[in-house]
Amino acid sequence: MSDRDSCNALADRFRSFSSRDRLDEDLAADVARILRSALEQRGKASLVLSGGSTPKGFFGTLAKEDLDWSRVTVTLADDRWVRADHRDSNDRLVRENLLQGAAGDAQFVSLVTQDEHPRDAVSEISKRLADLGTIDVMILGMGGDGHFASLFPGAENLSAGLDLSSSDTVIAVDPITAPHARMSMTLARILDSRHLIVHIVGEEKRAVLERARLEKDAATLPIAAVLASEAPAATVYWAP
Ligand SMILES: O=C(O)[C@H](O)[C@@H](O)[C@H](O)[C@H](O)COP(=O)(O)O
Repeated sequence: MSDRDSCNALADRFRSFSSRDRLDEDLAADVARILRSALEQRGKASLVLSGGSTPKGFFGTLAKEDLDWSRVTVTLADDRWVRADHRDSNDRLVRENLLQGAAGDAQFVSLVTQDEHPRDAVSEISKRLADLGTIDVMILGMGGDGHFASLFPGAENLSAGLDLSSSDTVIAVDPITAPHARMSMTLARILDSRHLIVHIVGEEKRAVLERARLEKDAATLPIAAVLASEAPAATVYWAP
């Protein structure tokens, strides 16, 4: 691939929107199109989401899309180890903003159990995700520290979470830069996806993403490991 082609390829992989609302509308339409195509081709579809504050508008817009949600499995790339009614729960965020109306028929798989710590639930959550197979749409967010899912810089087992040869589906993470213990998919599980999307907003995160792309050091900016993936290659959806 020539330098010009690689620049064009990179440009194609970075979709910039004039507003967060426009991003949410286009992302919801793109994801719905992929899910409908998966339903036609394979009779089922899978969607893995990230939590945090960024995706709330996207979830609400996607919930309005007309498709056979009853054949769509929805789960999370990670969740905080809190009760499902806690304000910081990604499970709650998805249930309250996406799984409404027709989208309420989706098959939701929670990453949280009643166990005291996520390390005690890795086996159970791995079983829950055992039949997921190659994911149709994987949507990642990114923190200002370059984390994605709950693979945080400085976390004791970050290297295990980023190990591309790992056969683990999820790992328990005790972040040092964020609250709550977490259950997180591993990078190896995340990359077994047909469509890989990074959804971020704001100038600060755009600068962090660009730094990660240039420095290529996943230990300090874990998102660099996602950007390094060529199959699947991540498409970034960004708005100011
Ligand atoms: O549980 C989580 O926190 C998310 O899955 C995480 O990976 C999120 O995508 C980033 O932290 C960005 O969060 P914001 O959108 O709140 O900045």
